[in-house]
Amino acid sequence: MKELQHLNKYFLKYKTKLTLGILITIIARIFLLYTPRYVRKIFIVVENYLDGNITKEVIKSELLEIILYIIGAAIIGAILTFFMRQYIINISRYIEYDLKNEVYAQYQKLSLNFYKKNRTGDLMNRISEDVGRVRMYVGPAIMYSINTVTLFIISIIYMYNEAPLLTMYTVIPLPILSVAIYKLSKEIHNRSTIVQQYLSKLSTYTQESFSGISVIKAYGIEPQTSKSFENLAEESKNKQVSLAKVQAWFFPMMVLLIGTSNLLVIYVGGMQYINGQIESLGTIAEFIIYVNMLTWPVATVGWVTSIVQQAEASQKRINEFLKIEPEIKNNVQEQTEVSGDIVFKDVTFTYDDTNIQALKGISFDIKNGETLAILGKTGSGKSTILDLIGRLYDIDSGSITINKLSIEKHNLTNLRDSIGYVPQDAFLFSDTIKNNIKFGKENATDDEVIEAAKNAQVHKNIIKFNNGYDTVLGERGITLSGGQKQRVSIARAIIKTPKILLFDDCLSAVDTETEEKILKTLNKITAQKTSVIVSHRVSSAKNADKIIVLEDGKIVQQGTHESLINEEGYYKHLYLKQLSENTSD
Ligand SMILES: Nc1ncnc2c1ncn2[C@@H]1O[C@H](COP(=O)(O)OP(=O)(O)OP(=O)(O)O)[C@@H](O)[C@H]1O
Repeated sequence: MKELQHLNKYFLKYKTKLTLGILITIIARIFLLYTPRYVRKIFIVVENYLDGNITKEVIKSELLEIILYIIGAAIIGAILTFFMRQYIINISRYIEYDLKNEVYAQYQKLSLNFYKKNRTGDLMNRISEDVGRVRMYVGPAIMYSINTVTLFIISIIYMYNEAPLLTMYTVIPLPILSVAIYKLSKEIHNRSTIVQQYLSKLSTYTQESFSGISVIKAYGIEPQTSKSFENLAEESKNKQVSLAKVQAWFFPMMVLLIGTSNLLVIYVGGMQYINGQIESLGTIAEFIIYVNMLTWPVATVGWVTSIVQQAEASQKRINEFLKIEPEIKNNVQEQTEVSGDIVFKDVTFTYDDTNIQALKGISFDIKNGETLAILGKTGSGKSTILDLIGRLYDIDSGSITINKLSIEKHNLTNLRDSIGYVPQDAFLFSDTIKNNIKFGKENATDDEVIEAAKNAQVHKNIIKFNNGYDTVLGERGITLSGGQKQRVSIARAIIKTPKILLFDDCLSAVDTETEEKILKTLNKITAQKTSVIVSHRVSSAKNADKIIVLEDGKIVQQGTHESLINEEGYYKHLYLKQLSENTSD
């Protein structure tokens, strides 16, 4: 239960509702327990009439009175039961909501490295399945426990006062029922976890085959994918059948144990009646109702125990993850000024998951308003430099300063707000084009969106779609071409009017003519801003104030376009190659 203490703060938050819920639960049970006592009274009245102690008129009025009491108690009990669920189950939903938000907020805080170490499926599970299991503890488990305890205590007191020996015989099978249900619930849980795993395997496989349907069709491998699906579905079915086998024991076992208790009540009660140890047959009827009333709550003891164990395990996973400190922390609360003076001094950086040293003693500086172009072979460390400017990772050694202030001493939110980043793989959300662009500036007007799209040379493409800027992208929406995606992604970065613009090879999928046009407008936009352009093309780099060429994490050449084309090396080689390609085009 130690792990579940994390939820105490939520119980405190909803303490008024929770206390009311518990009170209502107790009162509801008290009302429900009136029925068996009145049933006994009915027997006593009938017996009195049969013995000639009361007249027909008296029995009629007494029976009517008792029946009205039973109906009244049942109605009040039912109304209170409704409110009991309203309070306690609703609280469990509030707490589930709070906990989901807490987990999600932690996800947002964690650094990129965390996401590399954890699989998306596991992260999703924590927010859906684990939180769901914890909710079962907060709601049903607590509700049924109060229910059982109240019902048990009150009815045992009533029963014991009525017939102590009969009470003992009646309750003997109940603990057996509890233990049996506990064992069964555990087995059901184990098997349903396996079923869940197979279901998620099946849905991941299906989702992947749908996303990759064009590859599957192009390679003509539909029969193989169908076969793999069939195998997975077959295994999933077998697990479901094995779960159903255990579940099928649940009700027969309940019926068997209720039956045994009823038999014991009738046999022992009957013997006691014959021996004159109990006065009325009504006691036997009352006890039979108690047995049936107690069976379900007692069965839930086993069920609740297994729910609490599962919730404890889930909360343990949640707690472990909530304790993780983000690797990249905001060390400064006050606002810091971010302009575009960026200096890298002897920067070394290693990706700790792959142990690849991506940057080895990199030094360069960019003045405010300047443009730096980074070229180099694939894997030479270009994108890593951009990630370090946005402080997505902290460096091993050396220093990065922005505005003469070390990057770690900048307010992280400020820093990232001041950066417009266009990644290598443009990622667009399944939303309208307009909202995808507005992602860069939430309160942007339609005119600003259009202006940004025009500057990114994508406006003309967008207005050709039937729904223009309201065209929905992604799943069940239209798919943009690679070059269109890159340009929407550029529009998203420039609408923000950031101080620093980072372009990561984001013109690779557009033709050289469009590239030229985009670069022209970007030149105007970036005139007052610091920009870093990573590219494989000389055409993207040639207008930059400074160009660096990377190889295996080191700077091997630096200068301007003019100086570099006159110097032997990668840049000149690339320039001549691309020049000849363009002329042959
Ligand atoms: N997220 C990461 N985790 C671990 N290693 C990485 C990661 N990103 C890059 N690397 C490694 O770091 C090195 C530099 O990668 P980087 O992406 O900076 O190169 P790049 O010059 O941008 O390449 P490209 O031109 O192909 O985009 C590569 O060897 C790469 O395998």
